[in-house]
Amino acid sequence: MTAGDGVTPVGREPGGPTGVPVRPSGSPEPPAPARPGAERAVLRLARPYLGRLLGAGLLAAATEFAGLALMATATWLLMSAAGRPPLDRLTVAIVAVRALAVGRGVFRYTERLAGHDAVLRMVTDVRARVYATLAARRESADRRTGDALSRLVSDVEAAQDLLLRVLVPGSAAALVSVLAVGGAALISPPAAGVLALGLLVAGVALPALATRLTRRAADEVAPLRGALAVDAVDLTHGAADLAAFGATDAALAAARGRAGRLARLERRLAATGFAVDAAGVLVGGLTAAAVVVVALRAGVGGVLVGVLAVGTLAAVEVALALVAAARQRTQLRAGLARVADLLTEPAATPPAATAPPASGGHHVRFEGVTVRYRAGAAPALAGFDLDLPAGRRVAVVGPSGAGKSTLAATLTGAVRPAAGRVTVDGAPVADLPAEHLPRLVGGLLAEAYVFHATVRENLLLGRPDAGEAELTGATRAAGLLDWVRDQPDGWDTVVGEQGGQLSGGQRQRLALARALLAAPPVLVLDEPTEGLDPTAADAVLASALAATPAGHSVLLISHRLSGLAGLDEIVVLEDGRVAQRGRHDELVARPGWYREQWLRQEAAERGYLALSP
Ligand SMILES: Nc1ncnc2c1ncn2[C@@H]1O[C@H](COP(=O)(O)OP(=O)(O)OP(=O)(O)O)[C@@H](O)[C@H]1O
Repeated sequence: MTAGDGVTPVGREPGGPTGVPVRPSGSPEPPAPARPGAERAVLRLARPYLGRLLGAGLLAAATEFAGLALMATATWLLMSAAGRPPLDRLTVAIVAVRALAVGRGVFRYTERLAGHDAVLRMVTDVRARVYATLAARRESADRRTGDALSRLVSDVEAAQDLLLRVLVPGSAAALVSVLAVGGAALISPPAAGVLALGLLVAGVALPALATRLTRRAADEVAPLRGALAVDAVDLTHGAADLAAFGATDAALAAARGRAGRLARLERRLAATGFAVDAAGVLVGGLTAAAVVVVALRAGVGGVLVGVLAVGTLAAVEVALALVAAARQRTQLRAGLARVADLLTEPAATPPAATAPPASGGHHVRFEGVTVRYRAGAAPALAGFDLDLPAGRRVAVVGPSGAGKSTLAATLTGAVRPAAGRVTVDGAPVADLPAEHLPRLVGGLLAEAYVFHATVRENLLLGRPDAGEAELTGATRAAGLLDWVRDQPDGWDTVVGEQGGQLSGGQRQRLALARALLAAPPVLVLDEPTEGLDPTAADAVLASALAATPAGHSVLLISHRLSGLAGLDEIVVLEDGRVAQRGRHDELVARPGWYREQWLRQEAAERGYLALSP
């Protein structure tokens, strides 16, 4: 998928109370449209395990058949034994009952083993594909942790259930039903005809009825579960903000509304299921009675009539597995459609045996790069060109929403251009092996994440083999060294979840130190001094640039214009387009956004400094 495909946001509707984007209760997401080829798309991934699945299907059929034969043989044995025949006439049946009872358990066990083995292997593939697609769609607007989690967990389980609870038991039930009719025909063909009719009602008509009755409600269940997972994430992560805006009750009410709707739907599904199951039992009883009547009329002997009656009850019960399979299939439709939508990415291929990038400088080019997050929306970046040879330092500035972070994201491969290309040494970023790109391009990206770990562990993420001197150098350049030295635990100070035990400025400095420690040949610094006061911001930017090795290039993204005088080029972005470009002195001398902003920032910061103690 490209960024230009346009993405429908999942699960958000603006306009909750106090502006909190909660969906009003009672208006859940629309059900996922049934996707005609969804099952086929999922089943295609089962092909490599077809042999195992076929084995599991045959073992399931053998289990059911053993159960049916056990009932029939045991009935024959009991009824025959009542006539006190010589024991040797019963020996075969006694042995058969024992063998069938033991065999049934063995078949069931091996069927579960084979079926789960095949299905878990397939589900691993499905989950890997779904994960790959979700990861590749990072640029999309539907980046919802809860929804993604729901897709990875419950929807992928739909693929598992399709095989384990629909196809394997369903095909076994169909096969055993045919065998049961064949067996009955050996005793009485007219009775076998009645049995066939009963089995058709139990195995074809009732499943069709169950599907019809439950389809609509079932289609709503999977998206509702996804929405509830999203609610759980929002209510947990956003608890403090919801409370601060007095929106907790509204958000909880919306989530409760969806939970209530889900409970109602599930109750309805359960009630329908119960009614269909009851109808199944009735069909079993009626068929058995009809078989007995027809068999008696056909002159079948008493013991065999008993065998036919009990066998019929057992056979109809086997056929009723098709009702359960149909109901299950209906409930899986929406989940399968959502999974099938995510099976578009090719399977993860083993990394190509390409040589790792050389450690020296690298040449980056942006050529006519256009990024569009939503089809039909104005591009976030339009026809952007930039030459960034090794060692060059370029700043990209511009008003909020101009496309600066989008530009950085295209360079790190997080966003794919709809048109144009970004290359490193002539190779498009999209074609670079995933394990090589971070060795070429990286740094401090927008909203850098600080882990619930020690300062040292957070820093070593940038370069795991860094020594004490390198840690100290990077931390000093980011202006965090004094703070680290002041802490009782020094480098081993735990920073809390998302760096919650640090100030905003310290968090930013830690993230910057990590980027400087990693020192990729193409260093991206997205707002490295965000959250710092003007004096600290100037000092940190200067030391960060000074700490960057000479042959490494820098793409600095900044809304502050101070400290850019030493850079080779400054690009001014407005509405995704280049409005101005040049060095600081040239831009300050020309009328335009840069000059205006520079004068405004200078005046504001002079005022701030005059007021500072
Ligand atoms: N994931 C996204 N999905 C949809 N639209 C997006 C996404 N990210 C950014 N945009 C849109 O793209 C445009 C450019 O955003 P971008 O974050 O690149 O701007 P910016 O210049 O970095 O802004 P700021 O200085 O405020 O961080 C904006 O209009 C924004 O709404």
